[in-house]
Amino acid sequence: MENELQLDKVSLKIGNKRILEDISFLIEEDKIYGLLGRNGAGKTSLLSILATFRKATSGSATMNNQDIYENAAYLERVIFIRDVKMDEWQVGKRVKNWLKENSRFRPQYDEEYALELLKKFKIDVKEKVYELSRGKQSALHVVLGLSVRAPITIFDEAYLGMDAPAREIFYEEVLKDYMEYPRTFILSTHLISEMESMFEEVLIIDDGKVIIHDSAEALREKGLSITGATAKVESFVKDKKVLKEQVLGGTKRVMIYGDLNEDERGKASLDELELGPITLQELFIHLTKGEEQ
Ligand SMILES: Nc1ncnc2c1ncn2[C@@H]1O[C@H](COP(=O)(O)OP(=O)(O)OP(=O)(O)O)[C@@H](O)[C@H]1O
Repeated sequence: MENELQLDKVSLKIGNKRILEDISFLIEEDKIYGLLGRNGAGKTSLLSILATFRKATSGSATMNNQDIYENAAYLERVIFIRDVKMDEWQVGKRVKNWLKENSRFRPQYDEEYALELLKKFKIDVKEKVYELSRGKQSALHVVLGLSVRAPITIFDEAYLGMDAPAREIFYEEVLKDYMEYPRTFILSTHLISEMESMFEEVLIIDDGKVIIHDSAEALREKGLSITGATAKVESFVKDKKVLKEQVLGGTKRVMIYGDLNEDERGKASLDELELGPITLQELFIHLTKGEEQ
C-alpha cells in the first residue's frame, strides 16, 4: 500500500531519559487512528517521529521501505497539527495570508474548502491571527490540517481551547471529508468519550510503550463487565485480566479485558451472569492506572 507507515522497534531517548521504547506498529492506509495515553505517556513524542520533527534514537520508521526522516516525498504527504505558540511573523498575518503561506507546498490544498471551514468556525479571513481568540487559533490550525488533505494527517490534541460546538464541527468535518477524500488520520486525545466513535483503530501508549493496538470493534468486544453472584463471578474471572471490581451486597461487578469463547459465554449464561459492554474511556482508565491501583 502506497501510504502505509511502518514503525519497527522505535525507541527515543532525550539525554538520559527514555521517552519511547521498542515501538512497532503498522499504520494502514486510509484509516482513522485514535492515539490515547496519559499525560507524559509519549504521544507527542511518537507523533513527532511520525511527522519527522524528531528522529528515533533507534529502530526504523518507513513508508514504502524508505526511511521517512529527511525524506522530501514523505514531507509532502504528512501534516502535523498541534497546539504550539506561533512565531511572531505568523501571528501578524491576516488569516487568508496565513493559510496561503502554510499551504504553499501542499499539492492537495483546497482553498475553497478552507474558506468554507473558516465560515463554519466563524473566523473572518481579514482578521490578523493574533486577534483571534485561543479557541479560534486552534480552529484555524484545524482548517489548515483538513484543507491540505495530506495523505497522513496528524492532529495532536488539536481541539485545545475550542468550545463544544467548535469541537463538534471539527469531528463532523473529519468524518465528512474522510468519506469524500479517504486518507489516514491519527488523532491524539484526552477527550475519549467525545471522539471514540470516530476511531477505526486504537493505539494506547503508557510510559513510552504501546500497550494496546487493536481495532475499535475488537476493543469493544474485549472490554466487558460481568455482574452476578459474587462466588460465581469470582470463579468465572479467575484466569482473566481484571480491571476493576465492585461489590454490591451479594452481587459483584467486575470489568475484564480479554476474549470470551463460546464455552465461556455459555457458562456465563448458565451461571446467570450478566455480560455488558464497557466504554473505551473506562478501558483506558483502568489499563493505564499503573501503580496507583
Ligand atoms: N525536549 C524534551 N526533553 C526532555 N524530556 C522531554 C522532552 N520532550 C518530552 N519529554 C518527556 O517525554 C515524556 C513524554 O512526553 P510527551 O509530550 O510525548 O507526552 P504526551 O503523552 O504527549 O503528554 P501530554 O498528554 O501531557 O501532552 C515526558 O516525560 C516528557 O517530560
